[in-house]
Amino acid sequence: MAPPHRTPLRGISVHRPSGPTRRSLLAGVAALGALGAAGCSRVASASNVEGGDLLDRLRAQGVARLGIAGEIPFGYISKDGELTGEAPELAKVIFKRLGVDRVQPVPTEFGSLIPGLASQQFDVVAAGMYINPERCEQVIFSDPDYQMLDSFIVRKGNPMGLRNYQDVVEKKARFATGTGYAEIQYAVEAGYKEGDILIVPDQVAGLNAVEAGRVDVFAGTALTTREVVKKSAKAEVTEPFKPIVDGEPHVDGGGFAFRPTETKLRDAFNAELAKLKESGELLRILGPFGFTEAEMTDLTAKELCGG
Ligand SMILES: CC1=N[C@H](C(=O)O)[C@@H](O)CN1
Repeated sequence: MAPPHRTPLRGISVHRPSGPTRRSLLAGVAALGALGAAGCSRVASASNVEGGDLLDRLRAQGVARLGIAGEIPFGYISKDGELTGEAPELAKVIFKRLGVDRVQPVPTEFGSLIPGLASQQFDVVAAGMYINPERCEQVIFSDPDYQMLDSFIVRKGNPMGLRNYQDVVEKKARFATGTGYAEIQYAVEAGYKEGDILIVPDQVAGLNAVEAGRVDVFAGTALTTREVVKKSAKAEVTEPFKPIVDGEPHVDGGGFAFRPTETKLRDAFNAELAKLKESGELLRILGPFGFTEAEMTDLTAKELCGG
């Protein structure tokens, strides 16, 4: 995988996707440092105690730190300053059942989530991250709590008729997506030159780029794009579609990421998640964020990691 670097693109500095390299780790730590994660230092020092089992330590502390990427509806801080979204709300329920009373947000960019997890900035990634083989080399995942398709943000009326990644390539559309997003790879698999992708910090920057005519299309999850265009008079969202992965139409599944050593915490988390799926409570927790029966899934992390 290509190391992260900055490449000038039509006069714009773009941040390329993060990889499992030391450079990306340091970039993530730097990004987190810049964010200043106020209020996290006390907990951070408590959980940085070496050795022991993380679940036991979280129980003793009474709080788990969640890495989020400010993405509605997956994980974000509400207008009232409250941590919410499908992943944090689910994490609240599961951690409580595991004996950890509180969760606390650590916001960062999506592309800094895995480096931030690796460098102990938080205990779990709770950002609805898609489970894929490349990420499974760096972290361990819970089973997915939802499945999802992609959509595009385009200008009103979809003037270039963009409905999937193949259209983007064939119609030579100017393409943007978010830092570290799986959608980068989907465009590349369709034949888009990676160096020509405009990488933006998040979906709001993506919407702005479409509205301002800097790009023709921004790709993200069907729910993210649908949410963010609600704020726009100039842009619309396309019908959800399956990206092509390894030559086949693909359905993504998103879950929670843990450091590779934290198998005990991941397994305990998974056991509670399975109970919530079984009882139907999962849909009741995710429903307020736009998830329906169609997003419920039997996919497993093992399948999505490539067996
Ligand atoms: C929830 C989410 N999933 C995708 C990913 O995992 O790469 C990206 O679209 C970023 N946001």
